[in-house]
Amino acid sequence: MKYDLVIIGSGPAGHKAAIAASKLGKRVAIIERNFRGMGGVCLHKGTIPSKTMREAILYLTGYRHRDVYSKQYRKKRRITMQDLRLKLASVAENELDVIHDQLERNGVEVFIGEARFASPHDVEVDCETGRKKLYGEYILVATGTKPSRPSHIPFDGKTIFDSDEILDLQQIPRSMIVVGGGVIGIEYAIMFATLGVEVTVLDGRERLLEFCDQEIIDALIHHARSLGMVFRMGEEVVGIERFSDKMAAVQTESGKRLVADSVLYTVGRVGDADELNFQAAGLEPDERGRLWCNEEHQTWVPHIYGAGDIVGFPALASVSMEQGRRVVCNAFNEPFEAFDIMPYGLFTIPEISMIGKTEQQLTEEHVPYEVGAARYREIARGQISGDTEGMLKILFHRETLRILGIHAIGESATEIVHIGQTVMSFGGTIEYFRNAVFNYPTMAECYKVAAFDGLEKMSLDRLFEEARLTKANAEQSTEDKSQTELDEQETIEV
Ligand SMILES: Cc1cc2nc3c(=O)[nH]c(=O)nc-3n(C[C@H](O)[C@H](O)[C@H](O)COP(=O)(O)OP(=O)(O)OC[C@H]3O[C@@H](n4cnc5c(N)ncnc54)[C@H](O)[C@@H]3O)c2cc1C
Ligand SMILES: NC(=O)c1ccc[n+]([C@@H]2O[C@H](COP(=O)([O-])OP(=O)(O)OC[C@H]3O[C@@H](n4cnc5c(N)ncnc54)[C@H](O)[C@@H]3O)[C@@H](O)[C@H]2O)c1
Repeated sequence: MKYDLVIIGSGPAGHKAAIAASKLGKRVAIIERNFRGMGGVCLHKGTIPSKTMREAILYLTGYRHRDVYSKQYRKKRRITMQDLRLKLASVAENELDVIHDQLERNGVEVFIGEARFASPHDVEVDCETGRKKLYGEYILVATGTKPSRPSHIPFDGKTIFDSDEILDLQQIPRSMIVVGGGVIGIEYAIMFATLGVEVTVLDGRERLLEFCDQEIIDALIHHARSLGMVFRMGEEVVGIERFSDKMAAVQTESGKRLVADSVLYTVGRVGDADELNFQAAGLEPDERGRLWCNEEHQTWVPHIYGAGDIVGFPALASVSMEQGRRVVCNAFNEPFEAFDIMPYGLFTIPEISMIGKTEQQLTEEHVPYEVGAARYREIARGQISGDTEGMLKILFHRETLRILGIHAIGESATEIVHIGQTVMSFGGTIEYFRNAVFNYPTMAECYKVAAFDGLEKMSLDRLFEEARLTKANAEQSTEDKSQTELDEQETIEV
């Protein structure tokens, strides 16, 4: 069974690589543990279910309409976990159909079973029909990650659970401690707080989501606190104890003990590499199960590539897909072109999105920048859709006026960031947003309002500079004049 490309794992990286390679006329095999698991963590445990659940929460709590009707407005009074799961199965089912159809149409051969390396070119699969050995000219490891589950944490899937298990909870708890305020922890924490759960977030770091713009995170924390959420930062969790099916206590290194109905433990993810028998391929994962690879996604063994979460940062579905395409282009000598800036979308409530540098990074790098900001409350669409708390800011270079970063929080932030991404990718300046006409009323209008704000600051700055120069010139000529008078005086005296 000889293939041009054998792919292990059918998440975004593996799936997109398979399609890309088959479009080049290559013979491709993709291996996935189980048939219903096609689409990977992304489709079954991560991106898609969490975002579907978030949408259900926004709908059932009437979150988007609270400003229009009243703060007490709710589509449904008693929301259950069953309600939140209602759409998960149908969304996954439809996506699964799309993936199967695409693979079939493109002639990709699918093998269902656990894969392991037998040699650098051979991968064994334990299929229902027996063990198969696939030879790959090239091999792509795209096996993703699984939640980190240290042995001292007494997970039971009911009171103490990880981010995979949260989807299967039987009841919405009254209170929840979220250990780990990373992206996963914060997204789920705010979802449950929106449902009325008392949520406490614990994180060992001093600042939440450090890679985001601080002002945006401050706005998020402000909103989260209004929901009753508590943040305990700089707290290392050292242990968790379970008393019954309904109570657990979290112990911090500083000596605190916090008690709640439930604990979501989400302190990061580790590479799903245990079963792969990397040694047979001449590879070795790092201590977090991740696979090292170079910029072209080649491992130490040049015909074996790694893509998606197994290679680590940034561990996003969006980027994983692109990495899959890159692998195929590199292996089969096709040109690969891509923009090197990528957006981040955090599906918190309200959502956050960003591209480019933050104010903190620009300050650290001594880049002269200015900020143009727009508040959703000034935008007609913000009022119409009931989001008056959101904001968008454009960071741009003071001299070249080039866009350096876009940061947004609020309704549609993850969508509108792409407008800024396009302008930024093509080296545009903030003047583009002043000069362009946008549909009205839309959230995109934020760009125009922010551009006016930023350019207004620049013109004030220019006025100040002109005034400063005029004053300096005036002082200089007075000085020159007095000097001339002094010189004349001296000449007369001589
Ligand atoms: C809760 C959560 C929310 C997320 N939200 C977002 C989001 O909003 N936006 C975003 O961009 N990203 C998000 N992510 C990240 C995103 O899900 C991942 O970046 C993405 O799934 C990684 O894709 P991947 O191709 O590496 O493979 P994965 O999706 O991780 O899938 C890997 C597949 O490989 C299979 N596999 C593993 N080992 C073997 C083996 N030995 N044999 C056969 N098959 C094997 C697994 O069964 C799995 O199906 C989220 C993640 C989580 C956990
Ligand atoms: N919207 C999105 O794009 C999205 C959503 C979810 C997940 N993801 C991806 O999934 C990846 C994994 O996310 P994650 O949140 O699991 O990991 P993470 O590494 O981002 O966050 C883990 C957090 O846990 C904290 N922590 C670790 N040990 C601790 C301890 N003992 N006590 C207290 N705090 C502790 C860390 O300080 C960190 O803030 C992310 O890198 C992200 O790219 C993306």
